[in-house]
Amino acid sequence: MYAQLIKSEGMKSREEMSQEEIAFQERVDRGEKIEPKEWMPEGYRKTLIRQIGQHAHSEIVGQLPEGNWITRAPTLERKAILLAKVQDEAGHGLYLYSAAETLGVSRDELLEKLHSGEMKYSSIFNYPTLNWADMGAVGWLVDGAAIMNQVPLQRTSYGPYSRAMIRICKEESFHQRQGYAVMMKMAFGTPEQKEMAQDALNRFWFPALMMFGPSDKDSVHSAQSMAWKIKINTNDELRQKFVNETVPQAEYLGLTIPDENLVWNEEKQGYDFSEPDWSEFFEVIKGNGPCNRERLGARVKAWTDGAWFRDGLSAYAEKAAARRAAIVAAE
Ligand SMILES: CC(C)(COP(=O)(O)OP(=O)(O)OC[C@H]1O[C@@H](n2cnc3c(N)ncnc32)[C@H](O)[C@@H]1OP(=O)(O)O)[C@@H](O)C(=O)NCCC(=O)NCCSC(=O)Cc1ccccc1
Repeated sequence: MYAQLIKSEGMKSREEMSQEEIAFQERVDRGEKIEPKEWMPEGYRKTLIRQIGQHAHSEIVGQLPEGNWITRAPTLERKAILLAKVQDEAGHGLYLYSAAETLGVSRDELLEKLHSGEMKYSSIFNYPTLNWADMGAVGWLVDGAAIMNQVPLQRTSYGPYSRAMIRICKEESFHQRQGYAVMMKMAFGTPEQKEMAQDALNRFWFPALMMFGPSDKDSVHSAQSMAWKIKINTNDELRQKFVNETVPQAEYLGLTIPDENLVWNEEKQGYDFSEPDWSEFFEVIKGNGPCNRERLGARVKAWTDGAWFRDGLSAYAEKAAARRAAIVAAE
């Protein structure tokens, strides 16, 4: 186990495991995929439902900050690209809800838990998108961080999740590039445009670093999730990788990362950087970020407003089933 990681609650040593649990762990250790109908420890199932469910919620809530700019995109081309990107995020959410459903939870249950605040979604989507440069920063940094986290998840031990990640990562990488393309346009544009790009970077840098989760010494789930290969890397490992890859991209744009302590460390072959403000992070995930209420309010409203449509679909499905049953009975 990584020196920094704390023991997850309920995590068993090999001596404490049942024969079934040992056999399961050995399958995971060999790199075998676990499939829906196979035996799995209850904790493994619950952890997957939590992580995949929260991931799905993030994709769905994550449409809101960018959806906000579709009607105000500066050109028709940018509008079409942004529309396609936001639509992709909806697809990712639905894909991930389906993966979660294979674990015996219904989509309605997951949504109920999102709406009641019992389940989380990524902290990043509780920050506002104030101007067009933010669309660049979201694509570049938010999708960039999402990919850094999700590429290793293609090798996660649960089959449906790992397969979902393969397609999602392909699309996320297009999203990251479109964000960087917006940043290039802004950073190489007029002085005012460059200023907007710098301002967006200033506001999104630390929230993007928070996407990887708390530091390893505070990450309650990492030890168990890594043993089960639900997670492949620690939060700090991925954050470091993200910083190492993103700094040269900012340099190319001629923008400054808003961190006075950012410096290349020859010995570790990576950058030293300031920790995000963890008290802000914990406030945001408790529901007290700048846009938490607005985001959740928008989701609950969409769910309530859509009730008539869901009712209509169910009524149609029931009538169709009754008609089919009547035809079978008459034959
Ligand atoms: C790394 C982590 C997020 C957290 O590690 P874990 O081992 O699970 O937890 P750990 O013990 O380290 O933390 C303790 C507690 O803190 C919670 N927490 C931690 N960090 C956050 C956070 N940032 N935000 C909110 N909560 C967070 C955590 O749930 C736990 O609380 P709980 O006990 O559940 O109540 C992991 O779940 C993961 O890899 N998930 C899959 C990837 C995924 O979900 N990606 C989403 C972005 S997708 C995207 O952006 C695409 C897109 C782009 C653009 C536009 C639209 C869409």
